Amino acid sequence: MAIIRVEGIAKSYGTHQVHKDLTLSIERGECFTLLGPSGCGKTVLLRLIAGFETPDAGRISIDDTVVADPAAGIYIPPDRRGLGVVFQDYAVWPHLTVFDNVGYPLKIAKRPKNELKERVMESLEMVGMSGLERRLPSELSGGQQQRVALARALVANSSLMLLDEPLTNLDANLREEMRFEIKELQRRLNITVLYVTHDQEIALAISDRLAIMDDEGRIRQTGNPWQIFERPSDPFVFNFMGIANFVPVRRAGEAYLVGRGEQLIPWEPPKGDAAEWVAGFRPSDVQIAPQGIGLRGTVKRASFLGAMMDYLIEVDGAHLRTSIETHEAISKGLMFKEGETCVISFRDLLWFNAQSLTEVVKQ
Ligand SMILES: Nc1ncnc2c1ncn2[C@@H]1O[C@H](COP(=O)(O)OP(=O)(O)OP(=O)(O)O)[C@@H](O)[C@H]1O
Repeated sequence: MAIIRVEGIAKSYGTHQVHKDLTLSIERGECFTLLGPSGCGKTVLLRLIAGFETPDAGRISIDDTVVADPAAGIYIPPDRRGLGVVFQDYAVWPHLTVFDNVGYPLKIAKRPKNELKERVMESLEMVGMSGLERRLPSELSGGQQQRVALARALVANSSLMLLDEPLTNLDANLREEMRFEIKELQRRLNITVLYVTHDQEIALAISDRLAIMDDEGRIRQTGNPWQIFERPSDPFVFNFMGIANFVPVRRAGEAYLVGRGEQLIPWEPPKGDAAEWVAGFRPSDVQIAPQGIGLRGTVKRASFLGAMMDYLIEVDGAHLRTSIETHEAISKGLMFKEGETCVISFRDLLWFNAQSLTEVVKQ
């Protein structure tokens, strides 16, 4: 059952239209991520749901209550939407202790002192910060400060949390640790989390479902991490989720030929009616060999990246990135030099229609 429903939302700033007819629903108890390039409108959407912005058109409901609907004159302010919110720039207050930081929303809501104390202590325990309540933020690490912000969002006992890039200011190790903690917390407390990020790895790691937004603020695909990564709906999603190769393929009678050349691609498109296709694959989907069956190519660039060898291979005018573990390359005699010829085959290949690629190539 949906806990958040966004229906046909539009939002502009001056002449800049950020959202146009955007529809989305988030199910109770899931961790849902909005993932998209910088500036695509993720934060604006979160702020619309939280109530810090009002839509120009459309309707937003939380828990079956309409919280924003300009046509019907409905707008419910943030503090009455029952949400916990952690924004990227929603820093902890430096002059307040951990206790006072976390208790602030309850103080504003004029909750009785004993209830406030009990709930602050509970929230601090949830994020593993018990015993540090008298400290000032300056006496905490970055990760601990982030946990204070999380505890402050949790203190309202909300079953719905909105998190906007809460890990951006942390170093790589801490970011990795915290993303598992957030996921763990979400499961343990059985809360719904709407998470906003432009980091693909975080999104894949924590989400039950995610929506991929493009630069125009449109949702390109919604699905679980496996569907988004393995079954992207279009080249934009495929490209956004990691390094992607795209190769033009054209039909010649019953056969399909690669690039501008005459080599046959040993895979068939799903439906045989179009004359032009684009085959998409990741560097790790390519197998490379000195000879054998497959497409013949030339190694244009060989880069040693530590754990991986990265090769750029030209096949009939198309340039393809491939990668192979350095250990495997050494043990199987697959250390190629620039200028050498090779043969490539595919572990996996996706087919896209030829027109859908132009917008990705443009970028
Ligand atoms: N208050 C505002 N006034 C004018 N323009 C705004 C305002 N808030 C956001 N925008 C514009 O709306 C667009 C979307 O911004 P938003 O912050 O939602 O992007 P984002 O996807 O969250 O990006 P990032 O990942 O970099 O945080 C941007 O072009 C931004 O400049």
